[in-house]
Amino acid sequence: MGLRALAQAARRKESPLVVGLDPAPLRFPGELRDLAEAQATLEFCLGILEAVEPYAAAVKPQVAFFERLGPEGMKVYAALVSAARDLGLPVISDAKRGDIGPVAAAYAEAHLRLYGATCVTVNPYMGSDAVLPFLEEARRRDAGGGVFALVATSNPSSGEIQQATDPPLHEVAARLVANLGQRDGDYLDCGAVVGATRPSIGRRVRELLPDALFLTPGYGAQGGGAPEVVPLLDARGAGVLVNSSRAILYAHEKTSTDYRHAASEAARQARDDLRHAGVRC
Ligand SMILES: O=C(O)c1cc(=O)[nH]c(=O)n1[C@@H]1O[C@H](COP(=O)(O)O)[C@@H](O)[C@H]1O
Repeated sequence: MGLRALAQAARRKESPLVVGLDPAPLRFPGELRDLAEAQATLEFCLGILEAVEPYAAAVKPQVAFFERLGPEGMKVYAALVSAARDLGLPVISDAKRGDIGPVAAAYAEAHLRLYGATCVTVNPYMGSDAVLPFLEEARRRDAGGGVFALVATSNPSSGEIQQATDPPLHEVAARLVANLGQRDGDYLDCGAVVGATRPSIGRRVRELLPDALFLTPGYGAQGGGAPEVVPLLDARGAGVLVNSSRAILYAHEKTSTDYRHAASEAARQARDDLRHAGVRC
């Protein structure tokens, strides 16, 4: 039901930080380089989960980095979803699925039911047919599942499509989220992905979605900082979860300390930075 589990975890931890798991073996520390990629990925991510658990509201595994390893990679993915949940960390499956009808329902069954993620990211470009099956699967679950639809993404070329029309597509997507989402506690059960890299667009999306929980990437490695997140807050000064992936996973490259220690410190600093700026969920 809704995104409640996620918001509750963020409040309990007093942290709006989501740590993204985007495991790229070429960036793993030397101690893991001799292992097969799937085994190295599992060990690296298990180390990260334990290291960041005190500071993270949730984790967001990027499914592509597990799919690229084939069936072994998906076993690793399943093990990590389970390990995160054992640590009390809700899991946002970053699958960005965008197909329709029964196909979308099959993806929803895989990610929300079989793998057991708490939430999943979806691409609403094909319209409500691409989002509703995920919401229906989430609404059937007692444990608290939910959906984040891409609305205004953080990547450099996002404007080529999302701002190419009048009204811009991020406004169209925001209205779709407002129409499809049902109120569940403080937020709609359909959240919105809104990047930190274009705060003026984020502010406009917030006007259209006063009751939505935002998942906000673009903080950290993509150049966004806490000041860029603040305009995305709702009228209560809340409503945003901020993702950081590479800046935390590969913090060891800058410090040359143990990767777990470096990730833990980077997560703590990101949480403090966001908290001091007043970002909360
Ligand atoms: O849905 C996402 O998480 C997402 C949306 C978006 O607009 N931009 C974006 O970078 N992401 C994801 O965020 C992760 C990158 O995070 P960083 O390494 O912190 O830049 C990748 O998994 C991206 O797919």
